[in-house]
Amino acid sequence: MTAFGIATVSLSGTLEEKLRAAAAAGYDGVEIFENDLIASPLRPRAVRAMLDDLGLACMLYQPFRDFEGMPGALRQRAMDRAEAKFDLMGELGADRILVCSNCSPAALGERNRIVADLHELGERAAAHGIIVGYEALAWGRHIFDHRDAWAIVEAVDHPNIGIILDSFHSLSRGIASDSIRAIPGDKIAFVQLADAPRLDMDLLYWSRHFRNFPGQGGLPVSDYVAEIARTGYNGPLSLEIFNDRFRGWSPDLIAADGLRSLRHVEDAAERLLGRTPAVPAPPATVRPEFVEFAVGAADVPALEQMFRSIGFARTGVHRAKAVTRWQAGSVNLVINAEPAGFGHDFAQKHGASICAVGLAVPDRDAVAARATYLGIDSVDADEAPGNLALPTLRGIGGSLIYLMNEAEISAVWDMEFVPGDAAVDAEPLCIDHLAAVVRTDEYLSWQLYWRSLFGLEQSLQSDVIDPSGLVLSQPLKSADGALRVTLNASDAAGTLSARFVDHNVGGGYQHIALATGNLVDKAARLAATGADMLPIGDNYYDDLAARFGLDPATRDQLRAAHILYDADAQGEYRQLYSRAFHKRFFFEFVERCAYEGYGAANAGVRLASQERFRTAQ
Ligand SMILES: O=C(O)c1ccc(O)c(O)c1
Ligand SMILES: [Mg+2]
Repeated sequence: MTAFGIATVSLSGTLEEKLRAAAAAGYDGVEIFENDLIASPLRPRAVRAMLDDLGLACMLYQPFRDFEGMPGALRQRAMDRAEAKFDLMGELGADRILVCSNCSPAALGERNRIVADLHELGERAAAHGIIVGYEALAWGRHIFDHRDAWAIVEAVDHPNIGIILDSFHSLSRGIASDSIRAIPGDKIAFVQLADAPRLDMDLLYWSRHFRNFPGQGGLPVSDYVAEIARTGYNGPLSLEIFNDRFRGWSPDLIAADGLRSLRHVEDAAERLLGRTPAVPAPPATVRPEFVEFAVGAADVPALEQMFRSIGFARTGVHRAKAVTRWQAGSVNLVINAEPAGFGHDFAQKHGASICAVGLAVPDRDAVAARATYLGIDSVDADEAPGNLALPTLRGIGGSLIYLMNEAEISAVWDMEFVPGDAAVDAEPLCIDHLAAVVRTDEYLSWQLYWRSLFGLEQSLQSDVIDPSGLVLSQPLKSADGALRVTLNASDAAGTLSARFVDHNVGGGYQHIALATGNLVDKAARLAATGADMLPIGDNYYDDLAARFGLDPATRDQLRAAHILYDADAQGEYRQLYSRAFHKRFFFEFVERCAYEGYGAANAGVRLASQERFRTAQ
């Protein structure tokens, strides 16, 4: 079993709080980041005692900076500094130290000097029973590539000197991970893992502010881990994250996410190596089967009226509960107006809102087992609504995810519901995506949740301009596109996203996008049934015609129907929004023709239009 660690720099709080959070989350050990120790009132021996109490190993002491290749008297200073740290490590009970490649302008790049310095350091370390790991910082002055660091460590050829691999430094520079095959596993002194969003910026700034957990960013960390596993390395995998958000968020939540991320990345690496881990893989397919709304009884008529106006019929009435089933095409919506139980509590807490999503998978028990492995909470069956014995997971903002086997779906509906009215709108309609809004602090958490459990893939994040501030929008989708989720988050208090989180008392699903084969036709039917749609101003259509060279008739048709339009290299996208229900959730209708995005180019116009209803009744 691989030991998992986390560097104290990854977590917020005092050193004690960081250690407690790491222990509570279940890590095997920590890397003590020197600044955390220096700032702590605890002496090294007291830290050692605390680690012992918490059952945490001290896996690494770090960083030791600006060591190799120092000229003149600075060389001796560097050796003296190292001796002081070796003594400290004795008290701390740490047997491994990270020496990062020199960034000092004074550093000499002369290879023989670097090799000789590290050799001498190895001798000194040996006298203390310490292993030194040499790490190439991506912005090191002379050494900034793990291949060069390895060439040096190989030349040093000292049993107490190894290499430290840090995925950020290697992957941020685009160094091919198969270069790790040149390194024997027993010369890898330690492994640090970090992911990061793909941003085109200075490496040091990117590293110090934007690192995140594997499965939250866009670097190929699983391949990196797989290559390390090939070498035979059997030491710890440890997270080292410098992230502005992590520094300001709960260390317990961050620590728990980190462990989920390590489990996820190790599992993914095993699969890349063709091994079969005991934990089930992410499901081969996943798609939304239903969306459940929790409302108080007083809101039911208005919500039913909204559902009818957008083409849904009440096709089922629950056999025992104040719960109804609404259908249009293959889409199922459920209204839960029970006077007690989960739906009731949810509506009390969050107001009228989406309280659950039912997802169809080939093997629900396999997904539930994977969720358990990833530390994702399940809900006891007796807490869950209905008497369905379906695995139920805790999801966004306390909402639930029901897992259903594809094979059992119709039986579940028949068992629970008495058939009601016939469906009215016979068109093929399906759920295109679920759009959630989450707190910015939880934005990365939710990405990890969906990616690690369901294997969703990340597309490019968009910056969306709401009239009141910036909104980040991260799309995720399953391999076949059948499940698409967008996560939105905003720090600016006045944006629609931020107001949603306020009114909803936490994150939740803000809108459901329904895909139709012909949006112009759908718009005509929506107009006929009196659906309350979001108007879009004329300026948008003039620009659209100019940008895409639309003929006047097409432009006028889109304008009359308030349809937004976008196109990418693959295809076209049309969008139409409903007004919100009680200023809360709303629907989007889309026509997706081979197009891969979500109309990000239109989001600013849509949000500006929604903003105009902010104070309107
Ligand atoms: O940003 C740094 O200086 C720094 C220090 C130590 C590390 O292990 C690292 O990866 C980066
Ligand atoms: Mg590092």
